[in-house]
Amino acid sequence: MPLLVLYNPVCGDGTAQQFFNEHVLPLIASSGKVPDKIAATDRAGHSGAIVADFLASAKSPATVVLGSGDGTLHEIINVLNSRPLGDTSIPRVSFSLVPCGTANALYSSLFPPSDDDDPLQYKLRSVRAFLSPSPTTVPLNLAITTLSPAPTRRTPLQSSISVVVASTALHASILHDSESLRASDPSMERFKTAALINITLWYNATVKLFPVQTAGVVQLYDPAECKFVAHPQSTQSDPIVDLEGPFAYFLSTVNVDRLEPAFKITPLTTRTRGEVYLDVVIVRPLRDPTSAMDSEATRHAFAAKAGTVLGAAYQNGAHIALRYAQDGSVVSDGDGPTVVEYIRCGGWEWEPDDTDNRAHLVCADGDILTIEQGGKASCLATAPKNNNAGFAVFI
Ligand SMILES: Nc1ncnc2c1ncn2[C@@H]1O[C@H](COP(=O)(O)OP(=O)(O)OP(=O)(O)O)[C@@H](O)[C@H]1O
Repeated sequence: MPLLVLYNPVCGDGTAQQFFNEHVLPLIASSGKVPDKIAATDRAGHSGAIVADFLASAKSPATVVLGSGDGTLHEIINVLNSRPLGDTSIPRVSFSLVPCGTANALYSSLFPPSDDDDPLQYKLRSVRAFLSPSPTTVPLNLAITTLSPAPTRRTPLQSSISVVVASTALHASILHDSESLRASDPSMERFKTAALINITLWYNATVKLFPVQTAGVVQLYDPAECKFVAHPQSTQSDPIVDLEGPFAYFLSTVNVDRLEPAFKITPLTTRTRGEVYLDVVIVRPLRDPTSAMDSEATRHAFAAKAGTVLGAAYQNGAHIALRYAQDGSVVSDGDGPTVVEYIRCGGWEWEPDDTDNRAHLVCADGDILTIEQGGKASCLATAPKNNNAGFAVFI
């Protein structure tokens, strides 16, 4: 099978080239495999062109050993889905991932880290899986986000394909602002800095949730039962759920249970073959029994609770069981309303209030898109058509 080795020399702490020269290339060579091409990206957006050109000449399923973070993988998948490769559909691309990025959400979800890991060997697990005598891959599902304009406008639809996350509200605002902090702070701390800037904001929008195809309904996590159950508003005959804002947090994932090694935001996402869904974490501040109305004071008071939710996501995903006590405090027991609505669905639609500019931001794997005035965003989960199409990762 054609083999491309590709890395992004500027991702993460900028050590991908050294890591490939010292570890990845010697390991591949020791297996007897010879890459057809070894390349480094030389600009943003370059990775997609390199892989597309490689596939156009290979004309068959290919393996890409990729040293990057999630953003470079996102770029490749989006370019491959937007470029016709001759008359044939894109052959399957199987990635052997080397986590050289900042957050490496997909890698750390597929290879959950443990304290006993040797850091060097941990980074080589997907390469070793590819080189093993009987390699195993897991197909990647995709979340396709489409931005549509106001019904009266003729602007073309804009879309972006995620393999990790599609979000609005606080997460999209954090990613929007953290990008401008990247030059001064390349570490994950920049996400926390951006979170502090945005945590008091609420986002006005209306949302529709669409059913998981195999279940026929939208599902809601019930912490008392420790499982997903049918959402009370979703039945087989009328499965779509409508939600009113304001929202503090609205984030969906595909393929991953975490966005950083320790930040398990959708902790129950598993890579079960054949199941196609988005796990969505929603925080609506007016579920708090003490948030009677949206005011500056209520938002500031609620910011500490939003912080508690995000902090609990770092405690092995404990946020999905948090509830409100009668006095509005956030607790991990009792039978008050859950702070988080943890949803499993086939897709969602987000229609921002026209007057709320920040609610128009959408994040797709770190790419920031802006919904036009009067427009909306919709996101749908999809799976590869068959074993010869789409994308997979060696695990
Ligand atoms: N040679 C290059 N020079 C400048 N930018 C590049 C180059 N190659 C790729 N890029 C850009 O670098 C960006 C960041 O890459 P990537 O997302 O893989 O790493 P990261 O942000 O450090 O990690 P993560 O996404 O896991 O947090 C990508 O959006 C890509 O467009």
